[in-house]
Amino acid sequence: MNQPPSKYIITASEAESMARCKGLTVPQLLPSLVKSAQDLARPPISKFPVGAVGLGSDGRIFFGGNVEFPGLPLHHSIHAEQFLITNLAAHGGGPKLLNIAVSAAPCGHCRQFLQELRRVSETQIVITDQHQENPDYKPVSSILPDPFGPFDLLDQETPLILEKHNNQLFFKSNSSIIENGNTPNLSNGHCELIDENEEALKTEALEAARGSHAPYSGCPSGVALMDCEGRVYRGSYMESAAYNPSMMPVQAAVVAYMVAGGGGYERIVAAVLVEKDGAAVRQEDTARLMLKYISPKCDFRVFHCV
Ligand SMILES: O=c1ccn([C@H]2C[C@H](O)[C@@H](CO)O2)c(=O)[nH]1
Ligand SMILES: [Zn+2]
Repeated sequence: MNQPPSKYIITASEAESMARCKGLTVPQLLPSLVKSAQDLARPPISKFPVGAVGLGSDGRIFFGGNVEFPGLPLHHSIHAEQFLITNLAAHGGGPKLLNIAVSAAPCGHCRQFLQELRRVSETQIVITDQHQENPDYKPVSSILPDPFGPFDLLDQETPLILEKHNNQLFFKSNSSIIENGNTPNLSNGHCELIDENEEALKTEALEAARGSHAPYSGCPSGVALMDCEGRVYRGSYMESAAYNPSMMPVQAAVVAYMVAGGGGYERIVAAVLVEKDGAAVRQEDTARLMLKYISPKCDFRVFHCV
């Protein structure tokens, strides 16, 4: 893959050499990167930037920052820790999150969301907003004793976040149902751009739905966004055993957009959502609302799968 370097991911070799230069191990290096993660946050409502930095078992370092959306209810916000996990999951950072350094104590929702990672109790966490040569890591189990988690509801074999999901989903045979959500009112030939790329957007959104983590509701979904240059970004829905801390697919796609250096949201000109027809849990209305606020001219289409 020939992608430009992202501000949200550090390669394993770069992480190793950064640590070596400072005479540190990679876990010891993480606290010194928390400030850079905070700088990636977009918190226009709270003005309280939170940064999270995690080491995946493949040796890469992943960043997350909190993201807030003016005009929308607060539950649409993305927490730094959720951003980090979405980034790690989307980029195949390995089956395990080894270490995590955060600028502020993780809230209850984030402690709960972390439970979707297998054996996260062993992940080592430190709360710090500054450089610490000997960070005081402690296991996640120490900040969430007596957890409620996936295995209260699922069997041990069910794949969790960071594990391979391959939901068997296909478009409905009658060429899918198309709904034009937001009114497309695009200039500069964006309508043509969307029509030209509709198949690619549909394919990406279906792949995102196939990779989504929805074992509790059985209602997988995925979103693909396209920017005004025709670049596509995908996001998979990720559920939490406790339901409310779940990561909605538009939010996950916004994370992918930011990680890829996507710029202002108004550059997002088209979005496709794929989900099951008549599902018990549906993303369509909330996805439409979210997109209307972040990029009012974005064309939104829904395709149903089975
Ligand atoms: O665990 C937490 C707690 C809070 N925040 C963010 C959410 C909101 O944007 C801001 C104020 O709560 O901080 C996080 O990112 N992680
Ligand atoms: Zn949180």
